[in-house]
Amino acid sequence: MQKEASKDGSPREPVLSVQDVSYWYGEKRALDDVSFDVYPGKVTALLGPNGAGKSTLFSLITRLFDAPTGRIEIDGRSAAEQGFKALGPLGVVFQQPTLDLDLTVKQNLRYFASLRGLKRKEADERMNRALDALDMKERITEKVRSLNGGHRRRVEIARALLHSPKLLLLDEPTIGLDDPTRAAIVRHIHALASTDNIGVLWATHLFDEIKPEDDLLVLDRGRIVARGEAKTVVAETGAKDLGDAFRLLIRSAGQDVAV
Ligand SMILES: Nc1ncnc2c1ncn2[C@@H]1O[C@H](COP(=O)(O)OP(=O)(O)OP(=O)(O)O)[C@@H](O)[C@H]1O
Repeated sequence: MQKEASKDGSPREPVLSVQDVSYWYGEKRALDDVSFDVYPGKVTALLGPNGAGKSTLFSLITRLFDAPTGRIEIDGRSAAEQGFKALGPLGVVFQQPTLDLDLTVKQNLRYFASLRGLKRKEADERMNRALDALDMKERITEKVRSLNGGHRRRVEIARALLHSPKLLLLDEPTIGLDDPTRAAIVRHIHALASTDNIGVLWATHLFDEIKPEDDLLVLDRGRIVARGEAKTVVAETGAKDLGDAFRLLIRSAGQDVAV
């Protein structure tokens, strides 16, 4: 992806920079010299078939694992060098839900806010704002158990936004949700990225979650095989749409595709 310019023409700094990162599980190479940037205010879609390395990449960015090679910086700071404080600007939604089903939405969010060291008043203000942005404010006193899958997902996203992150990582956040719910979450996240100037890295294998203006990374068997604005990637492959472009890219990377 090219360095971006801000509205006044000056170069924009990425909120996430991944440089020359590789990772092995024993003999198995899951990531092969991966480099990319994520910019504030933009959704960067990480598209790859099963086993491409998306979750491994997220584990390295969040430091569940250490990257043995390369460099990862969040808002200009490397957690490997500066410790977990460098993860402060990061909000994450993992594939597996982690809400307490027997607590209300409010209790879940307050609990997380206190772990993040937020004062009650500030926490409540941010909670209301995040829930409002996700059309969930009226559900605040309900137990999470009574919410459907889409609404639980929205609560998780609201939780990831409580500390006003500059970078939001979403690991297939719409998995298992119906199409209208998926579409609503995609819409909300795109709106949030631009209104709050958040850089979003969105792992997915669903083409319809990616907008033509999003930055796109196509990951195949641990390697980035295409990058750039989604519509440009499609145009460069000569395909009629993103699905077609993806199949061409993965095939030319030496694999028949099943996503
Ligand atoms: N703990 C592990 N031990 C050995 N190999 C692993 C382990 N975890 C993942 N892998 C392998 O590493 C590669 C990348 O896996 P990863 O889970 O990161 O891909 P993914 O793109 O997130 O896939 P999915 O969409 O299925 O979650 C795959 O070939 C996978 O089989």
